Amino acid sequence: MRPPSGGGPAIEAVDLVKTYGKGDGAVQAVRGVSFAAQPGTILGLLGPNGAGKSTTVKILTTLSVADSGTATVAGIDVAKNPAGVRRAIGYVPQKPCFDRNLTARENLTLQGKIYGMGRADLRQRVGDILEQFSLTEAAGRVTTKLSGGQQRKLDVALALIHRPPVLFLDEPTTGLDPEARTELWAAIAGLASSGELTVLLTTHYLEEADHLADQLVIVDRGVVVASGTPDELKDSLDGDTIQVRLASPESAKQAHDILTAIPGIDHGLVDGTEVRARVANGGAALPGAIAALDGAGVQLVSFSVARPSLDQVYLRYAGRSFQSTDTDRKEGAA
Ligand SMILES: Nc1ncnc2c1ncn2[C@@H]1O[C@H](COP(=O)(O)OP(=O)(O)OP(=O)(O)O)[C@@H](O)[C@H]1O
Repeated sequence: MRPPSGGGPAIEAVDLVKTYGKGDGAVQAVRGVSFAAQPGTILGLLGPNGAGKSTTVKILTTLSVADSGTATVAGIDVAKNPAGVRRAIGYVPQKPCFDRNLTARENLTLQGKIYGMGRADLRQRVGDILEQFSLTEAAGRVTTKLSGGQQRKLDVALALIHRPPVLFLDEPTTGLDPEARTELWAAIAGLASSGELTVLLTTHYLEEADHLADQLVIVDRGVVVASGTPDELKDSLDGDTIQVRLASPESAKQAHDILTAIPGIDHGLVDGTEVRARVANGGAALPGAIAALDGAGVQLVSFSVARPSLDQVYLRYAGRSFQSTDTDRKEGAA
C-alpha cells in the first residue's frame, strides 16, 4: 500500500475530544487535539505520562472512539471506515504482541496469513523484513530467547508485514537499555527514509523526540501546547541555554539557586548533577555567572552555552518542567 494520493496528510486529527468515565470520576484524557502528519515523515507525539498520547493513538488506530472531532489516516475517516483504517496501518502497542511460544519467523508468517497474504509473497516478505530489522540470524529462535531489543524490533516488523503506509509506535523504546534503544532508533529512522511510510510515534523521552521526529506535537494534560520541527521549536525560544555540570546533585541545587538569583537568568532546571537555565545572551552572562558560583565556593565540572534544548521548549510551552512531570508520575506510581 502507498501513502494516500492527492497530496493530503497521511494522518490528520481535528479537535479530538475523549473523556473516560462520568460525573466526579470523569477523566478528560484528550481535550481538543489537532495535528497533521505529511506522508513519508515521522511525527513525534511528545508528552509526559497521562498527557493523552495513547488515547489519541487509540482513536487514530480505531481502538477507541472519540466523543467529538474527526480524524483521517491514509485519507480514510477513522469513524466512518474503521476496517479500512485498520488495513492501512501497522500498530505497535506499548506491550509486546508476539506469540511467545513461536519463533520470530513463525510469528511473522502467522501475522501475514492473518492479513491474507499469498504464500510466495509472504515468504519473500518475511525474509526481507527479517533482513531489514537485522533479525535473520535470530529468526529460528523462540521469541523468549531474543534480547529485549530484538523482541521490540520483531513487534515493529509484525506491524509492517502487510506493507501499511502508516505506522503507529506507542512508546517504542520504553524499557530498552541504551544500546537497544539506539539500535531501534536507527531502524525507525531507516523506515521513514524511503519516503513511503509515515510514522507516528509517542514518547516521553525528549532525546528520542529530538533525534527521530521531523515534526513534534507536544501534548500536556490533553491539549497540544506546541508543535513544529524540533529546530523550529528551539528557535522559537530567544536567547541561549547555559549548562553547568557540578560534582554532586547537592551542588547542582546550590548552583541553580545562585544562577537564577542573577538578573536575566531564569527558567532554571536541575537534572541530576546538571543545571540548565535560560539567558538572553549566554556569552555576556558567562563571566558574572562563573564569578557568582566561584564566590559561593561551588566547584564546577563544566560550564557551556548552547541553543535551547527541548526541555526548555517544554518548560516554556507547558509551563512546567518535563522532569517535574516525570517525577509526579513516579511519585504517583509509588
Ligand atoms: N480506560 C481508561 N479509563 C479511565 N481513564 C483512562 C483510561 N485510559 C487512560 N485514562 C486516563 O486518561 C489520561 C490520559 O491517558 P493516556 O494513556 O492517553 O496518556 P499517555 O500520555 O499515553 O500516558 P502514558 O505515557 O502513561 O501511556 C490519564 O489521566 C489516564 O489515567
